[in-house]
Amino acid sequence: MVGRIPVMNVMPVVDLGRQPAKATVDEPFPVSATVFREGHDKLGAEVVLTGPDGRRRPPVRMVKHPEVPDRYDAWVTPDALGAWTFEVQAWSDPLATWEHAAGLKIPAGVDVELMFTEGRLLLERVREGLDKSDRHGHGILEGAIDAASDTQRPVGARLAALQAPELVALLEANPLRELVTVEGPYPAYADRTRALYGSWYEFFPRSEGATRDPETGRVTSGNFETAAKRLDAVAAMGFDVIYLPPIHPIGEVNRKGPNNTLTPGPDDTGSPWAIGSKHGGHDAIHPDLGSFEDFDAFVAHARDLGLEVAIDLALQAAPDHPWVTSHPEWFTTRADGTIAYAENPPKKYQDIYPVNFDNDPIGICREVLRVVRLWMSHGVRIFRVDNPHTKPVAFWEWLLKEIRRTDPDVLFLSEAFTRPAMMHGLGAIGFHQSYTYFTWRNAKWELEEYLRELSTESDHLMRPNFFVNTPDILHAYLQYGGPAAFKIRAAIAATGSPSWGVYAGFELFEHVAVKPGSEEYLDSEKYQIRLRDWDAAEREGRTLAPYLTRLNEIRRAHPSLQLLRNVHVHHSDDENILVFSKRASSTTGGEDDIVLVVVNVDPHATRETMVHLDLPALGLSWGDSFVVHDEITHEDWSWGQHNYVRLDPSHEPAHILTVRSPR
Ligand SMILES: O=P(O)(O)O[C@H]1O[C@H](CO)[C@@H](O[C@H]2O[C@H](CO)[C@@H](O)[C@H](O)[C@H]2O)[C@H](O)[C@H]1O
Repeated sequence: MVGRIPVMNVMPVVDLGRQPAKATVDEPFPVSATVFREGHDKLGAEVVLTGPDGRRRPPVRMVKHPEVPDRYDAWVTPDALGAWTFEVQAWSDPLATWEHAAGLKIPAGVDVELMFTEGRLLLERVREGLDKSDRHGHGILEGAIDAASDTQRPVGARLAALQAPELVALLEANPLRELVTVEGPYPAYADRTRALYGSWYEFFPRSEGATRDPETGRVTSGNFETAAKRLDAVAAMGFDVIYLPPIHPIGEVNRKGPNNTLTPGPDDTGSPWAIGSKHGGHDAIHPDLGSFEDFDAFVAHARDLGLEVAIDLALQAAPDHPWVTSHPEWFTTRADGTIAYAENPPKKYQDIYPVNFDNDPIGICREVLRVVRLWMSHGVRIFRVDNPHTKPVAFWEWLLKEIRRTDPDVLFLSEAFTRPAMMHGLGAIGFHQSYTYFTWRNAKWELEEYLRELSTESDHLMRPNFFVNTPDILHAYLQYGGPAAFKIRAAIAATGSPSWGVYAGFELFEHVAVKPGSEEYLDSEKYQIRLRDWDAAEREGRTLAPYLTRLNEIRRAHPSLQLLRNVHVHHSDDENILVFSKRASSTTGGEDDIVLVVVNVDPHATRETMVHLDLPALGLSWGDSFVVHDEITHEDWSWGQHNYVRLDPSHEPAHILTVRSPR
């Protein structure tokens, strides 16, 4: 039944409260509710969080939404990892009701003494509940009670005493609550920070340190030892996570050749996602990459550099995967005895069989759990899950809850590029992070809409990771936008989303597609080892690495860039100048951290325009002027509400501005 004070449409509530809303340790998240009541009496509302330790945190007062009638909001912050709940409490607020009525009636001479008497009685109730040791508070109350009772004083002075700011503040801190209604509790789960914030780098270990024999042209694969050497450069660029595509033996049956051809030569390496061969399956390492000891050394070196290793979890099998003979029932055999290959239309994956989770769910669950725990025991705490949307959602819910039960620090990134319902659903049932449509959002209006959507509409369901490219996605924007396009996309990804990612080669401006109209790289690393001369690129200045490094430095220095729910889009007069800001309150009582991003999304032309800032969204007042510091060029400018910008993409397509010294 509805409570005495109705509290409705509480958010964030996921799947009627059956799933926890997304939260992260130390990340404020908004709770909102529609709260209303009969008649004209006033009400109050607050949010109470209860931590995984069962302790209730101090209530946080909800405030009226500035535009939506009867909607109330509060920002709350979980301070520990684990399962939280929150509830909304609403109550009848006799003090606010009295203040409102007194403000109208007393000056109008209506019920004057009656109003003062009622006010005094309410203040006496507050006094009863006030801590005895709060001498200052008692002093304020006594003064107000005297004013309410003292009929010798002028009415105006008595009323002013009851409206004094220090009394109002005291009453706000010590409200009188009647008819208290509790709505909830609703669940939220606070994950560790890396679920929300991190800079990802993807490389194929077989390419890192690979060599080509100058005489025969034969390529020798890199391995964990040679790839570990590349980690130093990845860490130096400021990345936090190194993600490896599958590292398991690659099928020999139906192996793919270069450029996705179906006629490989004897030396062709095949796609790492075609998992399994006579050398083993998901619990084995490709013999060219090394042994488990080598993998452990790779993970240890990464850890020493401050990098976490993420590996791929691709639940599919090459035709020569051991599962196909040991568990043929895990696949769908057709009427003619064959097994259909996997597809993600229009893509065809002729080198893999999809697993049929309905044939032996218990056996498959047990095996996947064993595989995941095996890699966890080798130091892997992050899994990038390949195509989760082609497997049953209930399976993922079970797996992720099972892992969270024992190892709540283990994170799963969903690689589902599909319909919103599935992407949101996978986030709702437990995926910690999700790939997004970012690579396909290049126009200013698209980015504005998408930033708003991800930060305010789907934030309780999924956390985005803005990859600028992947081995599957080389967007036309990068193919034809020149080096400026790479800078633009990196600047937006690194500032627009707390998690962003780069697939190796991006910093070398790799941009040639296999054919016009395709998003596949020419000579894609998915099907062959790619040799890159990182040192020559650096020597000759043909690399974006310094820019990526700077972006990651800025991200680390500015807490506002480590949050998702704080994006605010501002207006500019040019259809190609995107403007948004991010703001984080100081946790130490200092100044807010405010970053303003202004980007020319047209990689081909200089754009100049006026930028119009919503100053209250930056915590400033209309009319304020302040200094902005460009974190890229280190220039300073004096800004206010309306500002001129000129961005030449061949020079610097983006201002990343920090707001200093508001005047
Ligand atoms: O289907 P998606 O676009 O989400 O891509 C992911 O999964 C694919 C299948 O695992 C994977 O595709 C690559 O591996 C396949 C199996 O070896 C191969 O047939 C495809 O040609 C190759 O692109 C893709 O890389 C991964 O991101």
